[in-house]
Amino acid sequence: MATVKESYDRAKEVKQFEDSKLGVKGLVDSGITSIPRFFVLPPDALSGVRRRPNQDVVPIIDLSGVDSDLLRPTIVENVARASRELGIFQVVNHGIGVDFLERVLGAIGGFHEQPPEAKALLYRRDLYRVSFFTDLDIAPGWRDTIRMVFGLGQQDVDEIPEIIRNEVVEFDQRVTKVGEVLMGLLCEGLGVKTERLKEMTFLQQRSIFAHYYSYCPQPDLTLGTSSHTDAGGLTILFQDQKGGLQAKYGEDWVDVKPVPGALVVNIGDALQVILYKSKKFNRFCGNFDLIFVFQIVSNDEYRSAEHRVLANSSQEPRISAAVFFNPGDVDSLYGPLPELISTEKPARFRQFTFTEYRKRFMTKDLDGKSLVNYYSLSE
Ligand SMILES: O=C(O)CCC(=O)C(=O)O
Ligand SMILES: [Fe+2]
Repeated sequence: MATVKESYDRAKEVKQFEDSKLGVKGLVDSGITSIPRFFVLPPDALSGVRRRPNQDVVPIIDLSGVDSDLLRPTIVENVARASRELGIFQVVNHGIGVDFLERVLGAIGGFHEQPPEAKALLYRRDLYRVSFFTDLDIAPGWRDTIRMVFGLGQQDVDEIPEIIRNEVVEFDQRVTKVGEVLMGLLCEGLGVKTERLKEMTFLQQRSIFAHYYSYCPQPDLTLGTSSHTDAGGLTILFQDQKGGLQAKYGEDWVDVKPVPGALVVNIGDALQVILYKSKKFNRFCGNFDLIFVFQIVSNDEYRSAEHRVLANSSQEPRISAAVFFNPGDVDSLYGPLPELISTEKPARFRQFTFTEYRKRFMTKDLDGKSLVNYYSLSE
């Protein structure tokens, strides 16, 4: 049990770290050889960290035939199967060239490797501004992140640091096209019309999280990103070739192994797991406009994948860029698609608007239930 003194010390150390605005890279550059205590994770969060996981479970799906009447049904089937069984898969031949993707990661590296003063100006957690921070709450870990919003609620583009601006703006545009293709495939996999998710505004708001995983001197004591599911509907991520991203598969962790030019796709439903785990939505996730429940929309057909990133034990940084797709319309009713409900498959969740949902969470008006149980119709 943590004593009052210990938790006080933790708070103090965290505050010092936050006030420094240096992020993890700042700590590493200062020459530390052990990690601050508040980065040390409990043993159950580190399960299997030293084991060599299975490399070949997460499917790699070739999208090159999406426009072919002959090939599309097989692609739909592959995407739907991966989304039902794992909630995570990789896609190749998605239309974005590897040279461009590598340029994006290069620019992100350039941002994080600037002098500390340049980044400190952006050290904050503001959902409507560009923010640079180290996540110590939702999926804490040994990494720094710069986050930007695109589409509805977007910050002024000029606020994005020039060193990454052109690259991330184009990355957003090109990944959104891939997102549209994938949402179409996911709809067809559910047997609903291709544009269904698009019409429900699920392409209208995107957040980009550009991560930088510095060398960690004690990689067995922490993670780069703790286990979580994503707080967006669908996530599309480009990772470099260093490795470390893992997905939960049954009781095991499996590698999402780097494949040159491949994009990693996650079904996000985050909501449930994050709420159960951290029992809080903090300032970072407190904006419910940014959350939608893909699992609810698919009536539990598709599942979100629990995933994590190992702490980086090599001197070279690991860099990744994730695009989270969120609904633009927060006042419409969300719930299982009516087309998916039948007497054999009754609705598992009831409908809600995101505005109502946020209010309910903020005022804790939940009849003593967790938010997810509140909307669940089972039991
Ligand atoms: O860096 C990665 O590979 C994963 C990051 C991630 O899971 C996230 O941003 O939600
Ligand atoms: Fe994630």
